Amino acid sequence: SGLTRRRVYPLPLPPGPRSLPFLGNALQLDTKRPWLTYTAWGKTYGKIIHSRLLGIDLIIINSETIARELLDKRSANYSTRPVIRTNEFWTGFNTALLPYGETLRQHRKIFHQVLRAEVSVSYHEMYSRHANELVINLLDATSDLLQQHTHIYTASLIVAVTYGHLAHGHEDSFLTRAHELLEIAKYIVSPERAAMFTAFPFLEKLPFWCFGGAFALMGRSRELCQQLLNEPFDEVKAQMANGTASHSLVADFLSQAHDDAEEDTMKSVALMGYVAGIETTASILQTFLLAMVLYPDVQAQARAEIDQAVRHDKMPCLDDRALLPYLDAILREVLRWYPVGPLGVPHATLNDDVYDGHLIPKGAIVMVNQWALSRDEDVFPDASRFDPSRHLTVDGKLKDPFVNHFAFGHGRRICPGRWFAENSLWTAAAAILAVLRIDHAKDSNGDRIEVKPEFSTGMVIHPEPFHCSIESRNTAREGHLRAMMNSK
Ligand code: HEM
Repeated sequence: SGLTRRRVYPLPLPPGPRSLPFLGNALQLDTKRPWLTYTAWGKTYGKIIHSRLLGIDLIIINSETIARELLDKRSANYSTRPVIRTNEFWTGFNTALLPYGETLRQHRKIFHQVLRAEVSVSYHEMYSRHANELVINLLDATSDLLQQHTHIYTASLIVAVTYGHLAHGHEDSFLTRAHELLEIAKYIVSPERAAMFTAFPFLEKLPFWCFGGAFALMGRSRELCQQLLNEPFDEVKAQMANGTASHSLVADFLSQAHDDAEEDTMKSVALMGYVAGIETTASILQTFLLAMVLYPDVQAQARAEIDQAVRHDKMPCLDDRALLPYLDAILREVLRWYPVGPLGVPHATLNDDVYDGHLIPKGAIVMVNQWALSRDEDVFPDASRFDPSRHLTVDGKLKDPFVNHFAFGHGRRICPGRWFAENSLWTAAAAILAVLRIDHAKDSNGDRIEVKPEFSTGMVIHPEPFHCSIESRNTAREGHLRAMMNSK
């Protein structure tokens, strides 16, 4: 092959918590600086890094072209998942962890029924209602509450679309417990722990109690999973029986013919929407707000586009979308600028494969380094700059649909929630720009507080809290929103 082979020598480890420093060399999953993702003793083949440790092959792909060639075009071979013991407590319902096979096919079939493009868009009124609430909350909030408000937006929207109206106390209790489950999951399924099991498979033979505190949480998470899978679902079922159910994914599903196995799958799908959708969507909204502070020209251009296409006293809605390509380009750029899952979700191979003369063995873990894709200067010149125009043709049309973005993954495991994510993000961003002006905050001396883009680490990253000022730029639209909310 024409590819250059180069030995990768251990680099200094990036800073950050290292509970298992020696594994940093085996499987470096540093999401603070994901561009440093590497494996010591690995070899690079162009934009692929291949390492082998204790019989496990790890392939890291650093190019969108190669990711599409392997994971999209040869999807049949690249669509299973590595088995990781720490994930065991929720493999029963977590679509993202299922191996390729019949159960996954059933999950994805239901996802397709309830969340495909046409169905997702049919919830447009719910997106708008929640986006309007978000705008008012942001207007009345201080910048330390941005994270909280974006979370409330995504969490309450997902619950509303999935289950419709749950009794008030039930919804709060669902949200609190779902939050607890996510926090436990983030702790247990840390990259370091996953790396430990991947690197030392014999650990899987040890009983769970050997691992101390982390695994004490396993029991609690199993209990939470069972409650969250069943309680809201059973409530919608009861509402269906007495004719009070509102439009929702679960109600739509229950109104169609289905068997018990499909019902169990629907319960999983419903909970997965919450697990997979909240952090990702909320984080992207925070990154959007950050970009609006840092790039006022982009914000001004988006506002001008909205004001030209949408009446001065009306809120933009999904019907206006085709008239607002620049807004779409902004959202594509947000996904690229700081990919929310910088290392994606690992795939695994079912059989040996050869790419450009290089063997990718059966059972290899294959990771797409989205961070590297986003910083590929051949594709995105001056990649660290936030520039929506890179996604537009010279005559101002969007080059590629939002849902084809590499941030949603690849092949048969591509994110099935991408239309929901697209609609909820678009509606929120359009509502924010239609009513609000986001700017740098000022300190007590009236000097502007500088903002630097800084992000958390983790499987899903989000911007660290930042200062900004938010004010109304359109009193007609603001008044309209407040009146709508007061009339509820
Ligand atoms: C902007 C927000 C989102 C982003 C960036 C995102 C990204 C991703 C990515 C990268 C994957 C892994 C794809 C792969 O393995 O190649 C994934 C999988 C998945 N996502 Fe999303 N996601 C988002 C929102 C959502 C939402 C709202 C839902 C559900 C309502 C959802 C449900 C899922 C599920 C169930 C999977 C597992 C699919 C499988 O393993 O077959 N996601 N997502």
